[in-house]
Amino acid sequence: MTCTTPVIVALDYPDAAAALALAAQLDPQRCRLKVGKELFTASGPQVVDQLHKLGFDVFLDLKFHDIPNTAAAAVRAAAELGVWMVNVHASGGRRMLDACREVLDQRTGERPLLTAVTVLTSLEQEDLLEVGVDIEPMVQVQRLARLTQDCGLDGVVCSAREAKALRGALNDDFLLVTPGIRPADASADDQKRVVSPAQALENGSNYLVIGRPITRAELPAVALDSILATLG
Ligand SMILES: O=c1ccn([C@@H]2O[C@H](COP(=O)(O)O)[C@@H](O)[C@H]2O)c(=O)[nH]1
Repeated sequence: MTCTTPVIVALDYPDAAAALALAAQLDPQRCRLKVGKELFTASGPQVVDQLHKLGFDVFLDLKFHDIPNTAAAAVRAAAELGVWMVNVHASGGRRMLDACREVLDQRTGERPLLTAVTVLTSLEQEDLLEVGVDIEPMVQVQRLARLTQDCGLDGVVCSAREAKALRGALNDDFLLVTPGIRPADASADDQKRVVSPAQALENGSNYLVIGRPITRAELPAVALDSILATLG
């Protein structure tokens, strides 16, 4: 069954039981699921298997960032789990990105989409300055997105604030995966470059990654439905 919406729900939970309890309330045709560092570290690959058995596409969001050989081997291991999407950090550089793409090119049969994180949506200009990047997030995102496309990956993770500019500059089929999505009445939490779900789509996002506004809602399935209703 294929998912018909752009929403990816971030399952940021401390154990598999909590993640599976949330997944059981959701419909695999109405959202995909994201397994990140907390859940994967606590529960391992089994949780990915269990989510697959419930019928969900899984985005394995482990943001690999290492020397080319290590990052590529990790991407290969993720592909072997049968995930729908896996990601790395674009700041790992050209040789790391090339190695990760090549390892998937060598696979026969199903391969996951490979995306690269540009600038985390929790960062703003002052944060970049502190780590020696003396430019606006938008400029750094554009630079890393061009590099990612050049290396033949499927897309980038960025804020939907940058989506419009990227859409004009990159190939039409290059995917823009955007966390930092917040409905108008939701708390931004630790996110800085936030955009509403409808605005993100209008800006050209392909996939909206949404965690706490859904997972911390009293009725997560209802929260998802009301977000989907704003998307038209
Ligand atoms: O730049 C990035 C990359 C990844 N994320 C991840 O997305 C979700 C967002 O969760 P919310 O609760 O909706 O804030 C989370 O799992 C992050 O690890 C991101 O936020 N920004």
